[in-house]
Amino acid sequence: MILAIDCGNTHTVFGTITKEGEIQKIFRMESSRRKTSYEYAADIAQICQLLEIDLQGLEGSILSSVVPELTTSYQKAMELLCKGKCVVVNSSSPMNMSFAMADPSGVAPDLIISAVGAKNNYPLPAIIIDMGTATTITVVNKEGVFMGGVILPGVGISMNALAKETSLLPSIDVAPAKTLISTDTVDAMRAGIIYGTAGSLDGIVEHFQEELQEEGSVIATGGLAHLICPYCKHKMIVDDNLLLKGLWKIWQLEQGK
Ligand SMILES: Nc1ncnc2c1ncn2[C@@H]1O[C@H](COP(=O)(O)OP(=O)(O)OP(=O)(O)O)[C@@H](O)[C@H]1O
Ligand SMILES: CC(C)(CO)[C@@H](O)C(=O)NCCC(=O)O
Ligand SMILES: [K+]
Repeated sequence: MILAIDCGNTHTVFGTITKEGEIQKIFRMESSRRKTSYEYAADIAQICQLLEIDLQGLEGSILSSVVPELTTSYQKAMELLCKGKCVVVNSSSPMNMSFAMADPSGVAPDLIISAVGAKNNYPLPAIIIDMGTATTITVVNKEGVFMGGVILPGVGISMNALAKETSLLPSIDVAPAKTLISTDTVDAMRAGIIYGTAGSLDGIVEHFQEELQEEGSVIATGGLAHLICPYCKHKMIVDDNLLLKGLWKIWQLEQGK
């Protein structure tokens, strides 16, 4: 059993994965920049106790982080908690994937692990949508090369900016609107963000497919994928665990498997 860790700008996702590659227990923590490695260790230990995860019995852990301030804290926390090593993913990690860019060292690890997850679980080419703090859309071509992609403001960022920069618009949560052409303000905001996001995803996917000259697999992940994807015109596979799957693959390759 290992613990796979995906540290994003707002939340960090933890998942236990068995020797057979089965993802079992998942929990999320806030990606707080103020905590020390000891505080993180204490939090992780407490949650693991609650979920009956045997930290001492872990073979090791693997971490992808897009928050440099947190990378060492999580790594140290994991090393305090379990005997096995904590592998940190970067563009030189073994992944059986090549990059279109001459210097891939600037490619963020979350983009790498979602691409590895897609390459190992879905037919290529793959277009990968990750709706987190930012929304990213990444392409892996037919030959399995990481091509790059686009970065957009995340749904949460857009909604917060809208409420912050206007006097009359309230802060709301993203939820389905009652109607498309809305007669009340909150519903109009909801319809706007949902149809707007779905439309922008469809638009970029279409441009990518034209460039790839085929449809490929379109895979969406991140908490809001279930909410947004039903409003998209393109067929999308929603896979909540795509990044954990990528982490598992890299862990196996690290072990020479
Ligand atoms: N129901 C909701 N209403 C409003 N905003 C939401 C809702 N669910 C998620 N969000 C926002 O959408 C964004 C994406 O959410 P999600 O929880 O999937 O990503 P995250 O784990 O926070 O992202 P990251 O991986 O970058 O840390 C976040 O900014 C979050 O605040
Ligand atoms: C776009 C995000 C924030 C999405 O999590 C992440 O992939 C990132 O921080 N990318 C930056 C790539 C770089 O390191 O320049
Ligand atoms: K920044």
